[in-house]
Amino acid sequence: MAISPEIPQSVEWNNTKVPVYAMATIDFSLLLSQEPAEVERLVRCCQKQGFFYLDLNNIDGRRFLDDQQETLKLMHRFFEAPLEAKNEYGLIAPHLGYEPVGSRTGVLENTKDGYEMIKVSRDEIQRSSPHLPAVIKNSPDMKVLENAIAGSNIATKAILSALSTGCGLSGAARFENSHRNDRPSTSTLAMMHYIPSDSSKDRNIGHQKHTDISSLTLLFSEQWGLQIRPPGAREFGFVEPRAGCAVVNVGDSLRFASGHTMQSCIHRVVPLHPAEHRYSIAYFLRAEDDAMFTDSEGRYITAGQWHDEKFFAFTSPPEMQALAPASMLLGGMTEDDGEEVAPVVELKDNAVKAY
Ligand SMILES: O=C(O)CCC(=O)C(=O)O
Ligand SMILES: [Fe+2]
Repeated sequence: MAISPEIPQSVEWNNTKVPVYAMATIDFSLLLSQEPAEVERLVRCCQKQGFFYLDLNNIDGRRFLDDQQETLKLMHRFFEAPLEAKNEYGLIAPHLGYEPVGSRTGVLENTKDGYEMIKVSRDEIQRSSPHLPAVIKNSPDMKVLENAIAGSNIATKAILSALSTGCGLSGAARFENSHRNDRPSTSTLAMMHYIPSDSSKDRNIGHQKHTDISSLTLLFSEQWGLQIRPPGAREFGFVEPRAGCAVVNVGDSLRFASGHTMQSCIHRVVPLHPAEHRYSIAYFLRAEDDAMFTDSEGRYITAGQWHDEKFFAFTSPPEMQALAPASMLLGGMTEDDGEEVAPVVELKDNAVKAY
């Protein structure tokens, strides 16, 4: 658990100094036994910031780090395959299949995204013959995917359970009761490969700013690129990748299920090092399709409907996105609602104005 508290204050990106935000670290082992002080820190963190490091560098968590390494090997092999092999089934459903580079809007104006992605859902991996491109449909690969999905589900459910306890929820009101393992959901493992890109000249850049549809997102990346905009912060800042830690963020569904008391994290991905290939693994723990909540527009809708509508917005061109309710892409979060929550760090430098 020896994690250095030294975080660079800022890094240079696009000829500008961009802050690096400090984030709380939650210990997975302490959470597993629901230690009251850790549970309280977790709840406060989800209510104030909506993101944290999950320290997995302990006996309970290290298996998930091993799964991450195995998944990375599989990803390298998959993404090196020819496009036709990767795209064997295309995008079967929003939470299942392959999306080539440029399927969505990019992070800078007039750009498309700079990543390709393969998603394998929790429901699909349990089928007798899951829809997986042949390059990764062999038993060792399927075991790697099963371990990664099952492990991520266990880790995020442990967090969800601690949050229920910390919020004083019991019985059917607990968050786990709208995330039951045997109910259909769009929970999925997304494996992403960002191609090298130079923001000054390329047209495929990063990942557009957004909040996640999910309840909780468990994100593994050893590389820089993720930026967050914490509540009250005036600009995006980088998240430092930390060995032994995943980054967890609250998504829209948990914000809604918590009566909008938790913060859905506004984030995006930019190419910090233009020549670098970046790999990230995100597990999206989502509510059961039939779970109901009040969304950012005040509508009482199912988790399935929120998923489908927001996915449509994600994949629409900017002029269509502009027609969606203003609160959709950001799950009702605003970018300058700094009154009640202080920024995580004091910001001094001018932001890169991407929007
Ligand atoms: O690649 C990353 O680090 C983040 C990806 C992300 O935000 C997403 O897929 O929702
Ligand atoms: Fe995201």
